[in-house]
Amino acid sequence: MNGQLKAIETLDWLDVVGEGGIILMTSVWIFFIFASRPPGRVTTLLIVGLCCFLISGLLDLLDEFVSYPNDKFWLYWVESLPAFFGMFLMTWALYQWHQEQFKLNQQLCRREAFYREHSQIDFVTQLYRADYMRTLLTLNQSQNIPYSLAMLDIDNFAAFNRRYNTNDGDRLLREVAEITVMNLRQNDLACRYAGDRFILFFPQTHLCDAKLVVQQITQAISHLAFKPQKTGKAVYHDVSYALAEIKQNTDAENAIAQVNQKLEQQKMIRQAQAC
Ligand SMILES: Nc1nc2c(ncn2[C@@H]2O[C@H](COP(=O)(O)OP(=O)(O)OP(=O)(O)O)[C@@H](O)[C@H]2O)c(=O)[nH]1
Repeated sequence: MNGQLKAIETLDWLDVVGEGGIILMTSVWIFFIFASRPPGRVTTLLIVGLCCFLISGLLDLLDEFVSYPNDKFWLYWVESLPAFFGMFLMTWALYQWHQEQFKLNQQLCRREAFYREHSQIDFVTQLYRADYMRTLLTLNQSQNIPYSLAMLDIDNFAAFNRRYNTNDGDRLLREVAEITVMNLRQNDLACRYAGDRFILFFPQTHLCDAKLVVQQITQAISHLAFKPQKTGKAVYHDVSYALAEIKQNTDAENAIAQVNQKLEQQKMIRQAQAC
């Protein structure tokens, strides 16, 4: 309306291709922002900013085909102002996006820490897993602190599982874990080692003192009147145990192996006696 069409031979095709390319790419950006970002303030700002930029690009392309009279200089302002406004909006949107990412990262870090903490806890008994004990023993080794270890194993647990069911088995494991923890001293620690086996840590404790605590635990477990869902009649359980006083500078695997082997030997002896 305000200008005159240029003759085809006066067109600068390099400019036309360059400016047309900018318009095309801006449209692709708009498409990808729509496709990849959730709706919200940042997305709206980005889209509006890019649209302003697109308007400037279109007007810029238009003046490759149309020449404006000198007194219509305001048309050049109309061409440049949306681009500036659009860039301003996009800069503000990018800042908001940065803030958004920052908050998201903080949340992810918190969630990751939560899962890392909870991945160390056994789902059935709510005790720490054996890996936690290994970490603790390794720390203890570096500080050169002597300690005692005990390993507890519920007798005939596989048969109990078969006779009743694994839900009752899980409940028994949980109750045994609770009794164990209730009978520990302030600084002792119980972890689930594997299956029906528990490992107990007694820092700065001689074997005879640790033995006293373990005997209290096994006695308490033997008095547990566990009532399976199927029968509701009390079933009692014995627990086998082994103890080892760990010398300074013993690594975690070696310490655990010592007490585990002792328990295996005791079970074999008992089985041989039963035969
Ligand atoms: N319910 C339940 N059973 C489990 C779980 N983890 C392991 N078990 C079972 O525990 C049993 C352990 O078997 P064994 O190591 O032979 O233990 P046991 O029958 O007490 O035998 P002894 O140790 O020789 O007295 C296996 O049947 C496993 O399937 C668990 O989380 N829940």
